Amino acid sequence: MTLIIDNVEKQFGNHTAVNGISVSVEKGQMFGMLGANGAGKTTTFRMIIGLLEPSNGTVTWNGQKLSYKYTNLIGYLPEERGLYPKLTVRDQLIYLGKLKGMKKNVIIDEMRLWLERFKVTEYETKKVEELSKGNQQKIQFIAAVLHKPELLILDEPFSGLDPVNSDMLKAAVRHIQDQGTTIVFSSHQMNNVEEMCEDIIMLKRGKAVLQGNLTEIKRGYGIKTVSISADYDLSFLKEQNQVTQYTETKNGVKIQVENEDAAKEIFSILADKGFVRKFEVEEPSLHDIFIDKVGGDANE
Ligand SMILES: Nc1ncnc2c1ncn2[C@@H]1O[C@H](COP(=O)(O)OP(=O)(O)OP(=O)(O)O)[C@@H](O)[C@H]1O
Repeated sequence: MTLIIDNVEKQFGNHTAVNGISVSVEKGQMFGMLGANGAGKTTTFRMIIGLLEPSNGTVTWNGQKLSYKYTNLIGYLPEERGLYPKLTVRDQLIYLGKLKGMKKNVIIDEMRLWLERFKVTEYETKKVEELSKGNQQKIQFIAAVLHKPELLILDEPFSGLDPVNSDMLKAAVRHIQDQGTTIVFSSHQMNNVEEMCEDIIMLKRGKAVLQGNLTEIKRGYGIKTVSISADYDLSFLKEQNQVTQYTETKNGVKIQVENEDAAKEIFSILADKGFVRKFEVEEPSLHDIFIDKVGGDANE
């Protein structure tokens, strides 16, 4: 089973929110969708689950067009969180589970497993409005996965969570992936994407600016960071043509160069000058790549 987004476009009036993106996600894969605010992530999600019609192109799951209303194949955690504040957690989940065609006793069994996993069993009979924002988010996540969907779409699942809850949710998402669910999620927290996804797409104003396997993207990316420490003054590196960025650190310097050849050249210059204590070439972080690719859009 595969999710295929084929040359999809979405226009709102004159504004093109999504501009010809194509993505294929294999069964059981965890796929990351990145982009600055307004880049088109939520619009793409809404097209995947059939809440919005593409202006052009198609989205299919296992060869079929999806419709959120009529299918229990999909689980969706929307960006705008919305539970009924006056309902208890239990009644809320029973209501939402029934909409997905589940029987009440199955809903209650599944709900209790999840409440235990999230260490919030005492909330079963509490009203949603009595829960903290982070705990409401856990309940909304449970609502999205209670019926064991084949395809799970998570729009900013980690936003607003403290590190403990964030780790708990990550473990839950991995658990669901281990059971064969295909997961697509968006996040502004690059470390989460780095930790969890093999493949990504990075959107800028509705267009894909980067796409593919994350390890390959990093390896082939035109930036290398080099950490250096030596027994002599390294400030001359600022003037070297190969060095595009120079920062002094506690233990030496960190420079950026464009590729491995440039790193080799710097190494031989340093070796000629004297003893090099440390010379470590690192792949760029996804954070560095995001800033490089999406740049000023991230602040819009
Ligand atoms: N219903 C709509 N009508 C008009 N314009 C819309 C509508 N929905 C989204 N847009 C516009 O489409 C663009 C993409 O929005 P979208 O919500 O998909 O971005 P996003 O990447 O999810 O952003 P964020 O990270 O802030 O959630 C934005 O310019 C937004 O203003």
